Amino acid sequence: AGGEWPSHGYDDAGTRFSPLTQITPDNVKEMGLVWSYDLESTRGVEATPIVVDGVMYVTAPWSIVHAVDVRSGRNIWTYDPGVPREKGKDACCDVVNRGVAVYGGKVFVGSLDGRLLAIDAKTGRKLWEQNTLIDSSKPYTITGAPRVIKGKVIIGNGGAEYGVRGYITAYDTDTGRQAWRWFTVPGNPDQPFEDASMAAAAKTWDPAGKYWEAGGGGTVWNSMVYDAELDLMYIGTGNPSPWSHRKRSPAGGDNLYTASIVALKPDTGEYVWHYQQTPADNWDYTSTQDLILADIKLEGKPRKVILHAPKNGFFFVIDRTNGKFISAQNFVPVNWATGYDANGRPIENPAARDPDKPFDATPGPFGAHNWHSMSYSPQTGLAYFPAQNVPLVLQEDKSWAYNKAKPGQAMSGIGWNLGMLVNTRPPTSQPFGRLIAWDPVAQKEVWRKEHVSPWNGGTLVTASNVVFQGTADARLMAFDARDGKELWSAPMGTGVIAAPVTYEVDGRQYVSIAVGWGGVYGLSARASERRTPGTVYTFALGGNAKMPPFVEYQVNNLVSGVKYKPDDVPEGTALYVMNCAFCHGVPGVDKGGAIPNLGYSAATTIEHLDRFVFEGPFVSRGMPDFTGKLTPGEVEKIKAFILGTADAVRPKK
Ligand SMILES: O=C(O)c1cc(C(=O)O)c2c(n1)C(=O)C(=O)c1cc(C(=O)O)[nH]c1-2
Ligand SMILES: [Ca+2]
Repeated sequence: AGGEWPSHGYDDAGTRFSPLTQITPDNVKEMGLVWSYDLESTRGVEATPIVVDGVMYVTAPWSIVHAVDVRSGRNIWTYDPGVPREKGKDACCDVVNRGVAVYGGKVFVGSLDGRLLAIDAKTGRKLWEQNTLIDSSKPYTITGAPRVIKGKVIIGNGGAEYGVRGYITAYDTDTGRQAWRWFTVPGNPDQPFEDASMAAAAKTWDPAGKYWEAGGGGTVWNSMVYDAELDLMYIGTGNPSPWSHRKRSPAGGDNLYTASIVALKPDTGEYVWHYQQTPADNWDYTSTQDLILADIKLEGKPRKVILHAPKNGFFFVIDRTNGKFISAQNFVPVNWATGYDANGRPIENPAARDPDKPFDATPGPFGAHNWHSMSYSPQTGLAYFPAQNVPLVLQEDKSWAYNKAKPGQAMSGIGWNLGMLVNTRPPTSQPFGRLIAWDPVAQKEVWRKEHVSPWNGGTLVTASNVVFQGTADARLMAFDARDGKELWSAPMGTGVIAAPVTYEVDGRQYVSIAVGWGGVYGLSARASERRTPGTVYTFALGGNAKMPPFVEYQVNNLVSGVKYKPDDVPEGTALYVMNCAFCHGVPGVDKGGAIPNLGYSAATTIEHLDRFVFEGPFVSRGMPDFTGKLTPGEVEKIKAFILGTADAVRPKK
């Protein structure tokens, strides 16, 4: 009855709708801090805290689990699975973790290096551990929260920007023994298929593309929900690998089951149905965004549906009994498709796949909505989620061939393997970030709140009609769920990307949020001047604890005073874009988020850049070692680009 926050999406349906009503639109302004808890981290914090029996289980970057007494905010135990920091290079989008599952006295966490661990909820001692990877030499990660369904703990993985094959696996919660595994895309068609669903999927891929070499993708890195009545579990699958459709499946084909919602039997992992939202994806339009199961009335009839706002910019209503498409409507401006036909296929804009021209994709690969949690209130009938535009230009990389590990080519030193080039010219669309309240019956926006930048946190909605959301510009905010009226806000120590939770202990309703700027956008960009280490803040009515001190970004000058050859800049640009830009951003243009912007480095750092690039001191913090991937001569050219760009943006005296 709302006393706990028992699972990732609050309930099996993933609604993030709390029945608690102590905090209301009228009194929410009386909320104050009760306690804060230091997660001792500097990278993105994406966890939804789980609260069971007066204890909060929350994860920090590098898959570290903290157990916290919710009455006092004091540490009970901390468990560090000891992820080798070199593994950071295999995480496309920061060394994040979205949280744990708690069941039967055990805490389950997926570690960034692909293990699933069961920890004793009382003592913090490890009970069992399983390597979930089919091949530990492949750049798989786990960033998502596991989910327990009928005594099995289920976990997928990430890695489709690098070239891996997606799957999910179920393990017995007591013993850790594997119960089943379902692959999302077919393997090598010369080998026997694992099951009938793989044989069917293989018909939608062109073997001439040797898709199994780059893995095929379809990683299940975020959403899982469960309908006990239908006894079906639902997952969202990720983008295909590589991104370029022409490269992975030259003769065409939808490439099942990528960018899809799939229904499985939770006892066996048997495939039941799928609905593919982005057939033949070419833009990293994953469907791993939060799925929510809702019972709504359509044309007067009660329907069991799935609500979903995936990266591709359309809000979907799907019949969850059979996977049939009901409706889709764009929730942001979209240019890759004009809509969906009656069969649930997108009506595409041909320019979106032009192999010869750059395409200003809206949404871009960051998605119109990424992993940031959505909530749904059966009372208002509205879904609440952060929508955005992060401008990016995509262009097919004609020279791409799988695993051509040549610096400066599409296989970058950071291991990305896209078959696509990014920002071959500057994007023209405008960035934005907003909170949207969406009516899935009418398929239209009911209210919105514009935020200062993209990459805002997930949402929670309560039975007293309060929506809570953290923002990129470092606030926790409350809105009236009915009309979006802004009710309250509190400053946070840094940009917020995770979702808040609420629970009741000893008759008092609390709201907690885990804060730490990062994730894929937050690596290089920022929307606030604060960069306080990862922290959990807990609020309640009448709370009067003092906020811990906030930490600001250091203000550095643009780098100067290091010699370089201007002739090296063009080649250095290409090398920088392939190897450095994704984490470090554009020197002197971006300001640096969770990771420093090199345009503001000390002169000695850039002068001796090779010392940081080859077996450098930051490998222990997740910086890749580029030995064998870049040559010293190439590092000189990268230096020229950093210094040349700093010179170009430096205000003239
Ligand atoms: O294709 C994949 O396997 C995969 C994995 C992940 C991940 O595990 O975090 C992300 C993405 N893709 C992705 O496309 C994406 O935009 C993204 C953002 C984030 C994040 O945590 O901020 N992760 C991921
Ligand atoms: Ca992806």
